[in-house]
Parts: sequence; structure tokens; C-alpha cells
Amino acid sequence: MMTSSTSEKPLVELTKGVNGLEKVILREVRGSSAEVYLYGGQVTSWKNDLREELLFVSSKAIFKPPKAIRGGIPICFPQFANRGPLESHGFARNRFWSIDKDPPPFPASTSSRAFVDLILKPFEFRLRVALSPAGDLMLTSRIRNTSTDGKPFAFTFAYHTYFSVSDIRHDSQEIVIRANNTRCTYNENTRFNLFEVRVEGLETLDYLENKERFTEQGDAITFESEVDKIYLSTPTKIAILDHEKKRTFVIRKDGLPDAVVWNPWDKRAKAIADFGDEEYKHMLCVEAAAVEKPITLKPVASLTQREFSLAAEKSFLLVYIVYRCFVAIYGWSATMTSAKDPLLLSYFIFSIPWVGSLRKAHGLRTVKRIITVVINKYNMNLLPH
Ligand SMILES: O=P(O)(O)OC[C@H]1O[C@@H](O)[C@H](O)[C@@H](O)[C@@H]1O
Repeated sequence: MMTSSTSEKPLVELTKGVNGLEKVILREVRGSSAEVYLYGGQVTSWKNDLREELLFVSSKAIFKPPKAIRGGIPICFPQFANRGPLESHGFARNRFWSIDKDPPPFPASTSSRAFVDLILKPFEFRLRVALSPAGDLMLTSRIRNTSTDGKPFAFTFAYHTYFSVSDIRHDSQEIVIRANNTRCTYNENTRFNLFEVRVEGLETLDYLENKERFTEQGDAITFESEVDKIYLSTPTKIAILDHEKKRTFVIRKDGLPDAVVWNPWDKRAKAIADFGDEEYKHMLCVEAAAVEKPITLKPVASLTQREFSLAAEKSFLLVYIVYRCFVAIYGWSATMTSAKDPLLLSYFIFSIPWVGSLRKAHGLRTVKRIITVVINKYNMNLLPH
């Protein structure tokens, strides 16, 4: 399992973490790293090459059995939430896993040298956590039906990922008007905030909320209250855009059709003992999952493999705005004029001084609003499905 590097620190290191619990540190030469606790087989840290933490772990997390660690990537297995007779989210997240010294060969080839193989017995749940040279985090679960009673094995599953985000809330503004000694205030919840955290890839999909089925509206998902939704039949790629941190998380998943989106918001946060009252602002769970339809393994050693990877890409607000404007203008002119590319390009170029003069006359805020309205109106997704 352990691989040496030419740099000072090893690529894979087994060490002690909080409360003396064993953890494995994965490092890549460019500086990215990840940490995995054997307790829960749980990733608790993933840092990019600038050593910025990308996952959220609560300051109140209890690193002690039987409580699962609040944050990182707990694994929900063999039951998601309370959808069955077991404890909430199953037991994989509060059992001790072992290092799998002799894992069976991996079907998928990987260029990663920083990885660890874990196993949860007696179920034969094998987990590989790998860090790619570019700093992407990859988790692969291989689960075998080891039952000898000839029965199939059905389970639900989730990689319950807690992402670290700048501030999940919409930018709420209090406007105060004074007239004749009367003070009038109102809260404007600006849906036009370009800095909001948004999830793309789930719009227009069906979701379950409190066991009822709804359909998401056309816009990308933004947050202004508690969210606990299970999106169904989701694409293999979902993105979380966080312009304030200049970061886009790209989640890629295979064999996990659902995606759970969870943030407890202020009231529920207060009711969770191992979670800070204000911490909901800086976390967002987007979980690659199989919830609605359990995964069923036939009897006699049948095996399934479920993959999941995370990339954190730098995003630049200006480039994003320009891109979205271009896409919006393209969409508009294609509908209105059936114009061809050179004409579209000229629309785009001519729009730049127009944006400049609008800014002079009405301020940056108005320009931002107009741009966002156009973007939202045409709802051009950044990600191809
Ligand atoms: O407190 P737990 O058991 O870790 O669960 C946290 C949340 O996990 C989410 O995945 C569920 O959708 C929520 O319903 C749940 O509240």
C-alpha cells in the first residue's frame, strides 16, 4: 500500500488523527492531499495544491465511536437515511475498516500513485480512495454479496459529501426608507446575486422531498432555506459553482443515479448536537447516491462497482459572465434572427461598450441584475448533460 516519493513526505502515510484514531494521508507531488480515517472509511480532508481545504468538517465533530464523524465523506451503506430497519444511514460510517493489503486487481486503469484500499468485513465492501496527479479525488466502492443463504442482497447507498462553500445564503439586503420620522424597512432577497452558490445539472428533474415527488423548476439550484431533496435519474456530472471562492466542484458519478442535496439551515442546525449553529452557511451536501431504487446483488458472490470522483476547478467570475452572456446572446439571436456565427460575434462585441455605458449611467449593480436576468431567462446550462 505504501509508496515512496522522491519528495520528503511519503505519498501514502498511515498515522494517528483525532483521539488517536488511525488515518491515512494521501499526498500528490503538486501539493494536493486527502485524509481517510479507518473509522467509517471516511475521507475527512481534501486539499488542493494551494493547500486550501475543499471539504467541510464540523468544529463540533465527535471523532469517537459510535458517533459518525460530522463532515467529509461519510458512506451511507447499506441503508440511506431512515429508509429501512437499520440505524440512520446504515453502519458503514461508524465501523472500523481495515487496510486491504491484497485487493483484487482494479478493472479501471488509474494514473494515481497516492491511493489506499480499505475493506469493511464481513460484507466484503472494498473502498479505494485515490488522489490523481491533478488533485482530483476518486472513490470506488466494490461490494460483493457474500451471503451463503442463496438470497439476493439489496441496499441503498450514498457518498454523503460535505463541500466547503463560501456562503450558501442569498445576499439579503435591508433597505431602509425614512420619511416623516417613519422608518420603513424591508428585506430584499436578491435572486440576482452572481456570487451565490449554485448547483447546476439538477434543474428540471424530479425529486423526492418528505416522500412526496416534485419537479424542479428550470433554474439552477440556489439556497435560501433548509433543503433535503433526493433528485432522481440525475446526469453523471453535477457542478457546484462558488464564485466567491472562485471555485467550481465537478462531481462525476457512475452507477449512482440519484443525487441528494442537503443543508439543515439555521433551525435544524441548532438541533444537531455535533454541528455548530452557524456552520450551515459554509457547507453543502451534494451526495452521489442510489436511493429510490436499491442496488440488488444476486446471490453467490455477485459484485458491483460504484465510482465517484470530485474535481475542484478554478472559476473566474468575469470569464463566467462573458461566457454566459455569449451563450444567452447566442440563444436570443438564434431564436429571433436565425443569425449565423459572424453576426452573433458582432452582437457580442457591440454589447461590450453598451454594458460599459450602462454601468456609467446606472451602476454596476444594475448591470449585474440585467446580465443575471438575461442568463436566468435563457437558463443556458454551463454543463452538457
Ligand atoms: O444527521 P445524519 O444522520 O448524519 O443525517 C444528516 C442528513 O443526511 C442527509 O443525507 C439526509 O438527506 C438528511 O435527511 C439527514 O438529516
